[in-house]
Amino acid sequence: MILQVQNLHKSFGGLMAVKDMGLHLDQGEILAVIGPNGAGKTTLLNLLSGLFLPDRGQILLSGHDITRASPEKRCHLGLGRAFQVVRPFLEMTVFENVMVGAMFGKSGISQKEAHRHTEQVLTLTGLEPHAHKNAHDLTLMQDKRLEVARALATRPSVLLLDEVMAGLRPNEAQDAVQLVKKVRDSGVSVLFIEHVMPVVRDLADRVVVMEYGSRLAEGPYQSVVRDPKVIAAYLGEEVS
Ligand SMILES: Nc1ncnc2c1ncn2[C@@H]1O[C@H](COP(=O)(O)OP(=O)(O)OP(=O)(O)O)[C@@H](O)[C@H]1O
Repeated sequence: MILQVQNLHKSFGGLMAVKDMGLHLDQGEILAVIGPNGAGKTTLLNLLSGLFLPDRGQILLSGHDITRASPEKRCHLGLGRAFQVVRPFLEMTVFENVMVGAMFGKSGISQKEAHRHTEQVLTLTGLEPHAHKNAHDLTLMQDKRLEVARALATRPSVLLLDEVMAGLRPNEAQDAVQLVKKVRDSGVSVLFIEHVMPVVRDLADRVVVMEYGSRLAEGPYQSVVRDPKVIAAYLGEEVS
């Protein structure tokens, strides 16, 4: 188990955004977190990456208690995150953007090592041909690749993906699915939030469904989408 969350609570004023939430991520696994709008998925990701601190509960990353660690500390311990809204350094090239992540990453590495690692990440994410383009000259799909590349540059053991497929056309989403599988095959465990069900079906080894800040259901995609609780709370009807 590379990531473990127990009894996590987070409220905003009187609103319990995350309530007694628990989940785990196994080594080499791709886990989807789905659920209706306002279910607490993004808050959960923010608690995992350290943007918010929980009111109570515990988060363990590779056995380290990171519940109250800073985002930087979590990054150094191997937690990477890619965002839905992509924010690269626009005046820098693709290569430079990834290099920044590589220099910042997990443990202190030399510039030469960071350079080599940047090249590897650009190859993995298919951005090699665009390495010397400015970040503001990229297409949406290339932007998403860069966002994933920047997160990978920090050498995470766990990658958190926040609706990275949003806005992609179906064929582009399939490319992104292949990219995330390649990332997993390179040794990174992945937890992702997603609303697009075909993406969840094609990508997730296991699915956790959230409702009202808590875990409503959990299991393989095909069993979760047939669960009457999940159909009532989220899907409205059974999906294939
Ligand atoms: N910073 C905040 N301050 C106050 N309330 C917040 C904050 N962040 C989230 N919330 C509230 O917490 C609840 C859970 O929101 P959250 O964004 O985590 O849900 P979600 O499952 O990610 O939804 P969506 O699928 O629409 O992105 C919502 O009621 C939301 O309004």
